[in-house]
Amino acid sequence: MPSRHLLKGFRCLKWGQPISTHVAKGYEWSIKPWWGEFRNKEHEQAFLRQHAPLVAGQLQLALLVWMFLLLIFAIPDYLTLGPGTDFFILLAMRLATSVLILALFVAVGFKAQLAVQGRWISLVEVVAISLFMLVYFYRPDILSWTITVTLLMILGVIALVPNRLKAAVPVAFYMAVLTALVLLYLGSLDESEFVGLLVIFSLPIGIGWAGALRANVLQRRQFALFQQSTQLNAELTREIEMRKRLQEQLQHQATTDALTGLNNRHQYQQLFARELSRSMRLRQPMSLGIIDLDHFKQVNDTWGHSAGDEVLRRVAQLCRDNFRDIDILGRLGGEEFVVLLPDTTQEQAIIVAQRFIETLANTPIDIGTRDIQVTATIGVVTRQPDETSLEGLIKRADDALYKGKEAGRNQVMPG
Ligand SMILES: Nc1nc2c(ncn2[C@@H]2O[C@H](COP(=O)(O)OP(=O)(O)OP(=O)(O)O)[C@@H](O)[C@H]2O)c(=O)[nH]1
Repeated sequence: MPSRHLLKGFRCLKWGQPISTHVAKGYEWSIKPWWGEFRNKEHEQAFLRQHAPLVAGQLQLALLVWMFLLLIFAIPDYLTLGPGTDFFILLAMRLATSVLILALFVAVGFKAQLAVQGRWISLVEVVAISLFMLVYFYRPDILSWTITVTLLMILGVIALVPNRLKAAVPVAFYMAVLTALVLLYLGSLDESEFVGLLVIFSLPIGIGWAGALRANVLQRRQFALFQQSTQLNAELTREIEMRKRLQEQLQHQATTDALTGLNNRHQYQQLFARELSRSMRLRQPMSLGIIDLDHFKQVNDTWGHSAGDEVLRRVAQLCRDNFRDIDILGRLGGEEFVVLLPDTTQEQAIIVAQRFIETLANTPIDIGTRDIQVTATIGVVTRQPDETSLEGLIKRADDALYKGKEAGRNQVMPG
């Protein structure tokens, strides 16, 4: 049965449900409200593992765009600064950052898991951002442009570079504060403008955070729903299989004799009735034999009841081995078995029964401590053309069996 908590968790993960209600209950699949990650570490790892190839692709694209923009701005640098030291310092910064970006690009290509670990991306970002500050030093002429680019970079760090929020948000803050401090240091800002710039920079951080958080939560809810429905399906499949097995067991118990595994009275009566009507309809012969072990009481008395049980099991198996698949075997009770032989004349039935008697008499039965020999008497009858009653048939076979016992046992007696 799917657990109560699982079902509850499943219900609470509906689309559009506020994060807070989902989180408040502390369900297995709950999501951290600020970072949009699963509280459960194993679930988070499973999510990241599954998404790693996709995230790696997105990251590689973001890195390429980043590198392209970084390098393309070397052209305006050159046009403004000319081939002087300032230009080469900025170019060195652009190239060094590009190498770093390229290294991450290649590493992620080899190992997609790096893309979801966060710290490598953050490290490259922190180094690149620190180096980028050189632009403020060497290109004060484009201060407003650079601030705009920084704003976009702050947004990009959170919203465009696929990184975990927990890693991306501190990097964005680092960039905002460092930029404001550099500008304050360079004298481009006074204290109030410094505070104003921090406020302005906090806007893309907030917007990026909110957007990325929403995407994170939606992705994880989808993942959780999928996982839970997979889990539910697996549980249901297991449950169905278990019920099927149970049903088969019950069916087996209801139709077979517990000791010998042969058809029990209820079952063989049904099968016999079907066979009887088929025999009448098609006017085919049909014979029936009752097999009764001789002096079975002595077996019990001499070797014990469990040895007697073992003999009954072995004889049942011998019946299964010796009669045809279409013959229907049952345990009549005690040490008596019954066999119905479809499409079999009296002569054929006597031959078959005789063969069984001989096989049994010549088969030593292992009762654990030793081998013993048992014999049986069989009363055999064949349905008369006008005979329609099963009870009548069994009664006649029983009478024949009785005669066989009287006549000395270990023989086939036709009735
Ligand atoms: N071990 C064992 N014995 C059983 C079972 N059912 C019946 N019996 C025994 O089978 C014996 C049948 O004895 P009787 O009816 O006197 O028949 P018999 O000794 O075989 O003698 P004949 O049939 O006349 O040759 C009894 O001792 C029963 O207790 C069973 O399930 N297990």
